[in-house]
Amino acid sequence: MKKLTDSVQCLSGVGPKRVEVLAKLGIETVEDLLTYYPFRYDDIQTKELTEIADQEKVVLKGLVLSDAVVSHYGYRKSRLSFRMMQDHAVINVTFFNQNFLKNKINVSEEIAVYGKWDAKRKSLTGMKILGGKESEIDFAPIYHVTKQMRQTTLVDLIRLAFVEYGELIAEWLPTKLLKQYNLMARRPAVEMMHFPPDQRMSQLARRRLIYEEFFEFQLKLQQLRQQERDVNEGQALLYDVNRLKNFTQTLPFELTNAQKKVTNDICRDMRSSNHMLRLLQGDVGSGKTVVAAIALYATVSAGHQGALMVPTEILAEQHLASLNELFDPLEVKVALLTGSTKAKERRQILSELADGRLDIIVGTHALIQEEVIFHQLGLVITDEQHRFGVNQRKILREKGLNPDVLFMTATPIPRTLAITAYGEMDVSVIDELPAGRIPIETRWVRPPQFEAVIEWLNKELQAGNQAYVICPLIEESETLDVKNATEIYEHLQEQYQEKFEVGLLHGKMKASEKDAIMAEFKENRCQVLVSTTVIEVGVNVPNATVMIIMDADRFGLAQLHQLRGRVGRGKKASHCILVANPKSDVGAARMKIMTETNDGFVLSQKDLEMRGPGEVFGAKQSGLPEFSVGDIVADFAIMEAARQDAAAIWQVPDWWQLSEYALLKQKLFNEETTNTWFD
Ligand SMILES: Nc1ncnc2c1ncn2[C@@H]1O[C@H](COP(=O)(O)OP(=O)(O)OP(=O)(O)O)[C@@H](O)[C@H]1O
Repeated sequence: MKKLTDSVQCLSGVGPKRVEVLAKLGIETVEDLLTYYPFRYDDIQTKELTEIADQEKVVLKGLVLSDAVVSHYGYRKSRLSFRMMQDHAVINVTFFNQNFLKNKINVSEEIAVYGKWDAKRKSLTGMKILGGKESEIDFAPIYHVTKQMRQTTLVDLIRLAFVEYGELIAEWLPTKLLKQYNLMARRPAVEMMHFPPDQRMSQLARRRLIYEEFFEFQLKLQQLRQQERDVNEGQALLYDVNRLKNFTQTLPFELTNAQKKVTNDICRDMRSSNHMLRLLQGDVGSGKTVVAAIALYATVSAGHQGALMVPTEILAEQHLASLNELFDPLEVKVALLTGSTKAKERRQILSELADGRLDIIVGTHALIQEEVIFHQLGLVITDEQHRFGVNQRKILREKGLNPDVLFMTATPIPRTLAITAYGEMDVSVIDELPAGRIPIETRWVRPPQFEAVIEWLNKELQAGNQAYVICPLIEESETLDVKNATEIYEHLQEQYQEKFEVGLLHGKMKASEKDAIMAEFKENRCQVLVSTTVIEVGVNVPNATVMIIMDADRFGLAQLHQLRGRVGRGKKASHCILVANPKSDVGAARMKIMTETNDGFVLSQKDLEMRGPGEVFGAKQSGLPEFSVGDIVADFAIMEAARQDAAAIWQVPDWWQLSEYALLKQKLFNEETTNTWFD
């Protein structure tokens, strides 16, 4: 019996060689072949000459005015030219190395030529002469192919697959949804992707297949979410409400409404026996740390331990300091564990963690080492979580009995990406800054103006403010990095001799040196801190009001925004100066946008549009799935619809037992696929 999972070898004319060539394209089964969709279509409808843009690929139709003349040049190269007339205009047509076309060109006959238009010369560089079945010519699908597999061969194979296996392509979307969105059925959609008579049909087919692809993805996300909730019963953290209230009253400020709301979300999750899986998003400086502190405090008051994992040692130190400031040390015992923790101290910490004497541990990757054993881990918080691999996060979670999990990110993630990358999580957003913050003023200057900036900075420093000067990370050479920062450091030291202290911080320094410099800066014993991007995330020194970023065009928007977010954290007016001489328009556009908005969500949306999804997360391995037809940015509306539909289905108790979802059930549960998105 034929199956779509049959090897392509089952198709007539496909021998071992072809199998090999197809495998290179990722095509092994007939189904792979049928769903190997074109990545674009050549729309080669004829057009009026005046509508055609320079270098556009078009079809010109007209009368041949002259015989073709062939001339040879170079080594085995030839040029074939003739004149034709379209709309009373005379056009020169040239074909290179296709002199065999000569006898297809006959004076006074109609001809249709596909080629590239040169508007200035009014000439066409021909690519092919069209004839035969019009429908196939006007709208041609284009596939990614290799040298060993030409477009036409591939199309022939797909046609063959369609003839022999087409009837096995089955519908699986619920009828209700097909009707609701007026979607093409599956079989014709697959057919119309490969053999569309016109653009409209290919668009309808694409729409159906994008929906299908996104819907399947969202169904799986929802399934995962359901599993998190039901199968893995979490532990109810019965914290002491009164103690928690007292604690929030001792904070040095009142929580913003947004902070109150997300704190409530988190506390509700923790109290319930459902397992918490929540993403906390907040723009830079919106006050996530205190929310994390409240959640940790609640955990401890419920008799459990909490862990806070952050990407850098500096950040870990800082969080430790903040927590110690907020908590009464007699009541809550917090410790720090990083790669630089000394062996003796480390042993002590590990034993206290294991027997429950320690309440909270703050640290870096060091937390996920095997020897780290908790007495009763109730809550895991990871900060800047996209910097940790999925596995690393998982290891930490597995150190407890399904502890609640809170992810915090200061990179606002556009909704477009959030529902794709974190669709299985609940999301809380802090969309308000603490009262009294003055928006940071951002200016963009060219490098020659740097000296003027230094003079201006002098005044700022005299007024008692502090400044960061950031030098970019030059990937190819860490040494060059350091040199860059060192040069600026020396220059500034010379400028501010005896007036102000200048400090230097870079990735090559020992952790203890870094800590010492950071401490000096925090305590205002040093007024200017020259640094590579080690300080990028999370550093909190409210007295710093100036952020100068050198070669700012080397950074992405998300990163620039993070850096800028190191100032404007207190009640004083702050400034960000971007020093850059961008070499590209995109670089210049980035600088301009930075001067126009302080809103992290707007910026990350722009970053997404300008640099693509991977970049928003600052790492190539963003955990975003790849889709074969849909584009998560351009087709966002479809993703959103698919998400709602998938969520609605998972809301129906035991939906898989209903007849209307029989096909869906089969599709979702009967597949042998391993779920590559989530492991
Ligand atoms: N409700 C509030 N009112 C006044 N100040 C606050 C409030 N919440 C937090 N802050 C202060 O705002 C500053 C920034 O807070 P925090 O470091 O928690 O921000 P964040 O969201 O972690 O930012 P980033 O992601 O940029 O590190 C801190 O100095 C903190 O004490």
